[in-house]
Amino acid sequence: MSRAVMRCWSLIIFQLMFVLYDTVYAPVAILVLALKSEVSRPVGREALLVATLWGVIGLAAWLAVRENHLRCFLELYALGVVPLVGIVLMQLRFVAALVLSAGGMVIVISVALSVSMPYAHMDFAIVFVFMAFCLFSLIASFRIEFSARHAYLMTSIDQLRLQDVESRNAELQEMACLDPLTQLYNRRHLIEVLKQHHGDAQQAKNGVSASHPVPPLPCLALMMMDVDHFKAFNDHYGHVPGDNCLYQIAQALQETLDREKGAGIAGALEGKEAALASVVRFGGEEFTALVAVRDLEHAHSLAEAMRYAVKSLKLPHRESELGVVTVSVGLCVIPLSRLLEGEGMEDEMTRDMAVETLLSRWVDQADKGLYRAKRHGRNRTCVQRGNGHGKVRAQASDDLRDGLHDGLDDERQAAQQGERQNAQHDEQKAESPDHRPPMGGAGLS
Ligand SMILES: Nc1nc2c(ncn2[C@@H]2O[C@H](COP(=O)(O)OP(=O)(O)OP(=O)(O)O)[C@@H](O)[C@H]2O)c(=O)[nH]1
Repeated sequence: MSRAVMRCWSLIIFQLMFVLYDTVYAPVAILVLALKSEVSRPVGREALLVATLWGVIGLAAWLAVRENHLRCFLELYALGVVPLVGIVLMQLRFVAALVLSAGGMVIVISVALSVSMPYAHMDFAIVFVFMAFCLFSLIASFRIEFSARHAYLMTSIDQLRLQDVESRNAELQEMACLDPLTQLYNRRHLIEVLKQHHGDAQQAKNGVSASHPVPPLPCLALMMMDVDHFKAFNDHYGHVPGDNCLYQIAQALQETLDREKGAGIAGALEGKEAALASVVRFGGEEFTALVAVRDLEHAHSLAEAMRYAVKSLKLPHRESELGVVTVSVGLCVIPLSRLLEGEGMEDEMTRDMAVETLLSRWVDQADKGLYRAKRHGRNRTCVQRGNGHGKVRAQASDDLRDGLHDGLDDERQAAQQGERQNAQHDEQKAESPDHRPPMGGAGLS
């Protein structure tokens, strides 16, 4: 075969190779790049990308070696675009970019060393241009990755700080609502509980929803419980035993309420209502409970169970009629619907203030019951009826309507005696009925 024919064939093959390179390998490479997102692991995706780009560089280099033609060598100048596309456009991570560049360099240097170029120093120029592309691409990759990592780090730090602040806030809020001596909530908690009952009442008014599949109990009971003759207890036994006595009373009251929530004499409280029912230390030697109830009798049973629990502690009290520490209870029961009076106040602040005012009014009402319990000889529960009880009042038994007492003969006797003894003490207190700070934000401890 003549040299001319050989040359002609060679040119045809060469052209075919380029056709193959441009029409086969390039679409295959594009397809591989498109499919790389199907590979789940990032390392796998990067390995696929690096291998494909090495293939592109390798094929171009092989064509140049095979044909040893000027046009092929000129193509080698542009090979630096391949790592540039991979590193900057496809955003290979720095380590993968380094591997791609190193592999590419090995291929290009091998070509430069293995063939004799038509011009002097052309091999150096090809290697140098490729190296420059790789270097700039690597610098770009490093800077992009650095700023991405920095931004990620800053965001993570901000998130951690936010979580920390949120958990501290929650802790502080919890601490602000907890009484350190008894570990009960303080009266700030009462407002929160009443707001939640307000939410329930609103839901009930709007109809039973998926989040509240059962309607809430129709009434709320507010119980004010005050330790009898506690000043005398302090004076006789001392302040530290007085603190210990308050702690034990607090535990007994909370345990009783917890028990009643489960399967008490008045029937179980369920779900959210049980979660909301808790005893709070209202201040000094006074405790309060705000509980959802069915009716007045239900409320009275709970109040009596708590009063009895304190008496059953049998904490000695020389100045008390029964010789043990007792509490008096003032009780008022409010229909849940009363919480919605004055509705239409859209903004939260006005609504919260209204809830606080209502609570303050109900506390005063229960306090009147407590005052009566004290006057009638202590260690008893007295119901204080207010205006608008409606259904609740209708459900009250005669006994309850007349001012409730525990009905135990021995206690009644002691109470009558106690009433006489304490008449003087009560009158002194009656002269200063505002011995308690007002409810609401400013007055809360
Ligand atoms: N140890 C102790 N005593 C307290 C605490 N808070 C209030 N007290 C005392 O509780 C007493 C309450 O006295 P009073 O309000 O006169 O009432 P009382 O003696 O219990 O009489 P009645 O309530 O009418 O039965 C005061 O002597 C207060 O000092 C406390 O945290 N610890």
